[in-house]
Amino acid sequence: MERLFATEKLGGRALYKFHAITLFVGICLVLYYRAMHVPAAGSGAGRVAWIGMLAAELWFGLYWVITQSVRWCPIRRRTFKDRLAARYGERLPCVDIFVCTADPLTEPPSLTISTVLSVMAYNYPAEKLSVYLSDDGGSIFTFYALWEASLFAEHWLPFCKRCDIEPRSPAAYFSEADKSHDLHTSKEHSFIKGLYEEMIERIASAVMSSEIPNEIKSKHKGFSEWNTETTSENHQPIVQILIDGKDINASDSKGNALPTLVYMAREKRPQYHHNFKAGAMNALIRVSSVISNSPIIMNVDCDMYSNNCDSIKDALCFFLDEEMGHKIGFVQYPQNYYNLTKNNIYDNCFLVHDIKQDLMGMDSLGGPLYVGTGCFHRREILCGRRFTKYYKSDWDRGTTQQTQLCIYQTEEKAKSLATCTCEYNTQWGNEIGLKYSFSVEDVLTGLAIHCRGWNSVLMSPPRSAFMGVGPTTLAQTILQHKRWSEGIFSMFLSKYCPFFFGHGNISLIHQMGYSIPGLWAPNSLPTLYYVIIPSLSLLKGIPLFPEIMSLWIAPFIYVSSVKNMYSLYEALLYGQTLQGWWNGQRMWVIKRVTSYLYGVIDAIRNLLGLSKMGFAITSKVSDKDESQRYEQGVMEFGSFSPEYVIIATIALLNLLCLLGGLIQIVAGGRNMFFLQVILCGVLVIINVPIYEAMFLRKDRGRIPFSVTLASSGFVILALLVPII
Ligand SMILES: O=c1ccn([C@@H]2O[C@H](COP(=O)(O)OP(=O)(O)O[C@H]3O[C@H](CO)[C@@H](O)[C@H](O)[C@H]3O)[C@@H](O)[C@H]2O)c(=O)[nH]1
Ligand SMILES: [Mn+2]
Repeated sequence: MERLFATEKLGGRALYKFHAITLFVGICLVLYYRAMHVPAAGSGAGRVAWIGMLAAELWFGLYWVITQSVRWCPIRRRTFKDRLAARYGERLPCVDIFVCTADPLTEPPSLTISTVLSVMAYNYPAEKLSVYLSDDGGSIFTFYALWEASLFAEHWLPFCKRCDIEPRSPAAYFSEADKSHDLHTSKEHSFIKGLYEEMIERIASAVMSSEIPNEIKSKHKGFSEWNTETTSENHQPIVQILIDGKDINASDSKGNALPTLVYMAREKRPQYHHNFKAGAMNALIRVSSVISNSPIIMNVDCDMYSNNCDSIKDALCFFLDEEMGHKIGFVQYPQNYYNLTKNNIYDNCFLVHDIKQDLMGMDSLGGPLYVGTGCFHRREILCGRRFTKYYKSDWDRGTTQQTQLCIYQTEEKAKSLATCTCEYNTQWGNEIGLKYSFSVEDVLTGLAIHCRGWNSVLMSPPRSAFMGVGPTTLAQTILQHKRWSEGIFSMFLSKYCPFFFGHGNISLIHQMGYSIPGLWAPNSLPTLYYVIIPSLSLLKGIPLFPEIMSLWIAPFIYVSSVKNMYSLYEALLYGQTLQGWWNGQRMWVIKRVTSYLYGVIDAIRNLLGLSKMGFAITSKVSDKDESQRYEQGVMEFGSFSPEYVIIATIALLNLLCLLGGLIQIVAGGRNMFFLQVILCGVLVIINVPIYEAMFLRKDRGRIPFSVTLASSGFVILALLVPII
């Protein structure tokens, strides 16, 4: 039988492998030189600093070896949707879609409903689709917006399907249409656009006045769930079925069926821990089990709209494949962002290309990570099922289920599954559902699924399946990477360390793949060392690299230049600009000395029980000034923060060391400092935007004087540190 999907190896591997082997030799030579040339004790020649360099380079070398696991054999998947349609036709399985939102201020309801509408409009039989919104903010405005969306859907879905438009998020679609200045828009287009804008207007004015008109409230029983006492931290469970797909009266303006649409705000009480997004997802799994109980579950974050209306069918090509399908636990789509800029100021390209590349590499090792959004799971597997050879899916689940309950009874039953106590004394959050205990619930859950014997696949269609909002300020970027690196490193230090937990369950090379993000955080320490100590030693006249005439300088130059040239080559290959790549290098340093450093510290504090895990939501809104600077590629600082002090200290220190070092070299004519001057010089050039933000800029996003002052203090302290 013809397969439903194909697997291709990525080209250019021979060249890559050759380059990697030469790099490996280079790294070994560097380490050999370091180990053989440690200055004698008491010579005042920087023995300790030298050993530190050895340790840092040893770490970089080992980490580089780990990263090769995903570079060796990346693969790409292709699907055959026509075969799927021919073979399964009417027998396609039901699909449940979960959207998570948590805070109406950082995640505005209008953004959330655009995502909801985009997934309701999938090119898939509406009667087989159910969409659930989990609102951890428990906000009446989010509920109101969703209710508005349920009415707008009656016009939006037939419009999408008849005109076959993309993307199917109204916000994204209309803004793209506006940009392309298409004057030949149809009457229907203008009509729908009018409806959409009026709806957004009504939602905005309700949010602005923080009140929903009584006349609207009287139109749906759901509004009565809120009273003056309701807060986001303290309320009863709320489940409202806004569209019941089983009801024959539920149809759009053209008489076609509509997907089921459900609002859920699980119960919140101050005395019960809610386990953040994982808790919300688990509540959704239970609530949906009494409403639609579909065998396939897909989840997205509220800011990730569907950009490709065929994603469900693409994913099903894997699950329904006769030969391999029964082994596949989940299908992950890579993340993509619509607010990328060409100058890549916060290295959002890292989020797209680098992570996608790692995922493609892991695909051939047993499967990509679960990254928390844009992922299709089998319900049974999320509920803890192990892989066996005899596993067979029951795709008719959900479709044939004839519930005798009326809507009211279903809602009551669902509410009882969304209470704080219903997980008490159960395996939820452990063996069942998404796993709790780390802020990276996604990675941990994916690892557990792999360890239960399942594979996963990465599907990366030419037209991105999902588009989200990437961070647009430095603070957001630092925060996001802090949460990730802290979460994954905490996991690495726990019993879920891929090397222990995965031992005997997944291959060693797959374990290595998991350790790449797992060890992001500790990279901060050798990086900090490398951006401070060689520069300080330059100033103090202590050489830490081979001199220019020595042959030993060759491996150092080879490793650093080839590594960077290759990364530039890859960046250009993915359509980045030279400037964009350079900005990415700056963020590489900044992330390591701030986010990852905080990640290490917090992970260790967690380990010692000194602090509790948190989940800081990244904001999806920024003010006009900020977004303008983001578009122009100007870095955003603005207020005092310890992270900025670290960044500014390193920038100032390197500037000082470079100047001081150069003066001494010119005066003394020494030639042992070639590489130190280069390293320090590169750091200074890379930090030019930081100096600008400190001394030249006048806008609100500049580095405040307090940061400059504090960092000057730290520079003076650093200069006092003796290099021994
Ligand atoms: O208590 C909470 C906190 C967050 N969320 C939702 O979780 C999602 C992700 O939060 P966000 O602040 O946007 O984090 P990101 O850094 O963008 O998220 C990435 O990293 C997370 C793990 O750290 C994954 O869960 C996400 O899927 C992945 O996109 C959002 O939809 C939130 O609404 C909740 O539902 N409840
Ligand atoms: Mn997000």
